[in-house]
Amino acid sequence: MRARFLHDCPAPAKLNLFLHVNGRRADGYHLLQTVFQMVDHGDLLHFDLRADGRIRRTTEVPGVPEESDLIVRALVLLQAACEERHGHPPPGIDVAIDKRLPMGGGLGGGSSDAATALMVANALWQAGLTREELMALALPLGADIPFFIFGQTAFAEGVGEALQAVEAPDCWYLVIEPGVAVPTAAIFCSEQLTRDTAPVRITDFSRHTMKHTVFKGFGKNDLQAVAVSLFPPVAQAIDWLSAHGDARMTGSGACVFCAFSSETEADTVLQQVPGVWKAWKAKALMHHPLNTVLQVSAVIE
Ligand SMILES: C[C@](O)(CO)[C@H](O)COP(=O)(O)OP(=O)(O)OC[C@H]1O[C@@H](n2ccc(N)nc2=O)[C@H](O)[C@@H]1O
Ligand SMILES: Nc1ncnc2c1ncn2[C@@H]1O[C@H](COP(=O)(O)OP(=O)(O)OP(=O)(O)O)[C@@H](O)[C@H]1O
Repeated sequence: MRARFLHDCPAPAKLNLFLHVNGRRADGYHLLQTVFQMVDHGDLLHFDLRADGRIRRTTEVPGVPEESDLIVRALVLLQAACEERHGHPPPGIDVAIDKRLPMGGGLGGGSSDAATALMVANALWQAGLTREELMALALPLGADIPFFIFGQTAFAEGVGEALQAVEAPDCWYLVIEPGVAVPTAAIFCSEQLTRDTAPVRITDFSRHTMKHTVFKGFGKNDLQAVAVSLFPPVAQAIDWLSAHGDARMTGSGACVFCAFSSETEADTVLQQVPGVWKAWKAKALMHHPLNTVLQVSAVIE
């Protein structure tokens, strides 16, 4: 029997362990190299099928109208693809969100929500799209969405769509939210941005990280200098966290992270974070936690 709901579906945050800008395409998008690392902290989504074919977000998200929510836009695309494939439209769906990830945080919250929605609806609707088909469907909505659907730690190139699985240290991360929202486009538009970092190879990353139990010392985040100059709270968080290790920014900011080899070490530093900032610890995830949820629910069906 077809399942009619799936609750408590994780949409984890990602960290960009390093992020190099290697060039710019003719359409203005930037060519990047990065390693995407999922962590066990994120949003939680709840899905219920509807009889009437409508796609609704049932939770208010401040600053994001329902029709522009990446979840809703992604599901509208999948609904059309499903109808084209099967000759009839799938049912509608209600999506509720427990939003934990800050917007404009560089943690990929909106992208992760959209990826989780696509993977869950693909299962609930029995739409039958492959992982690769879902990734291609999602790319026009956001450069980070294909990674979450790919579902494992990845070395990414292009605008983030050329993905290869890679191993990264099995460590803990402390993340500070500096309390500002950084608009990604503003960072990429900046004249200060350097766009000529020499390409690295995936084997350079692997060789480097094999020597360490925590992530540190490989590459840099080319977007950080611009974000730091435009958003002083980002600079303050990096300065503070740098006393405890190789602190850097994720994505286009604003969040800042540092790796630790144990939960205890991460806790020790977490307790010292100044009260003006929200901060949390999280463990590196090698695989998307939704994979387990979908496998278990398939068994229950
Ligand atoms: C910086 C990263 O977070 C790294 O993971 C992502 O590449 C950004 O991904 P995202 O937030 O999904 O961003 P998108 O919604 O795709 O793009 C927002 C804007 O950032 C700029 N942009 C984004 C990605 C990219 N490779 N080059 C760009 O120039 C474009 O002006 C684009 O209009
Ligand atoms: N479900 C959603 N959750 C959060 N933001 C959304 C959502 N849908 C659309 N958005 C829009 O996307 C913008 C970016 O949000 P997101 O949380 O992905 O930022 P981010 O962490 O900086 O992402 P990235 O690392 O990909 O740059 C928000 O400012 C918001 O306008």
